[in-house]
Amino acid sequence: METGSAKSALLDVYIEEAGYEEGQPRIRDIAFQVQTGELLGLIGPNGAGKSTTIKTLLGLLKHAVVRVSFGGSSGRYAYIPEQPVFHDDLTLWEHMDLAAAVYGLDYEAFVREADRLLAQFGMEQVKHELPGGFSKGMKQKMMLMLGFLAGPDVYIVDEPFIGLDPRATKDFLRLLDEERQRGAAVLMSTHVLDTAEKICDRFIMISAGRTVAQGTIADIREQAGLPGASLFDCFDSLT
Ligand SMILES: Nc1ncnc2c1ncn2[C@@H]1O[C@H](COP(=O)(O)OP(=O)(O)OP(=O)(O)O)[C@@H](O)[C@H]1O
Repeated sequence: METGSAKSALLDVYIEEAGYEEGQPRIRDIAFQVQTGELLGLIGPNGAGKSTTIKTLLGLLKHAVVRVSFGGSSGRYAYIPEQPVFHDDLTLWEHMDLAAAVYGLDYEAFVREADRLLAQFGMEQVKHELPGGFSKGMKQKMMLMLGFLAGPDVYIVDEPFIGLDPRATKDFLRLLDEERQRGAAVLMSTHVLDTAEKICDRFIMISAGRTVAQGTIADIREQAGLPGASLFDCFDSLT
């Protein structure tokens, strides 16, 4: 049983309830911690409350009873949203420059890191273009690069795989792995369960706004009563 005392939790969340309108909670009793270097998968069917959970811990919902603490030396986190958000009149490079300024990065370090990310994601050719003309996957890559640029203690990633081609998926996973080795913690919501089963250390599975299972794949199998089953089969049975 992990108590969180041996390692320090970089993200500690307890949501008593949260919703969009007064007196209409959409999620209840959701609690989890993410330790340094760990990847926690947030999974559940459409409408289960994954995005609501993320919005709640980011402090974006007015009607929430929640306790969140970010650990780490900087207390800094990066949120990579499912729907790309960008300024129509700023180029990709200008977005990166703006993010670097917000994060207070040293200019030379920023240029080095930005160039590395652009090369990694094959986006150098379009760095001076406006993102409005980018494909869905290119917009997604832009959001990932802006997140990685921050070099935060905690990554909160909402469904990163939709729109990414296999190569970009691999590049993203490699960068995420490097960040975890550096000690960053990651909370990631996804429907791509075969990938999640391979890469996540632990899972929290929610359905209809409540936790239905939590733990390692072995714990989830036990909670589903399906020894040796895939994450997909456990998901199917539990939700
Ligand atoms: N902006 C909103 N206003 C009111 N209700 C909302 C809003 N966004 C989501 N909901 C409701 O909250 C519940 C949880 O939705 P949420 O978007 O968190 O699900 P999800 O697990 O992220 O689903 P998906 O996998 O489809 O993205 C649903 O009943 C949904 O209708």
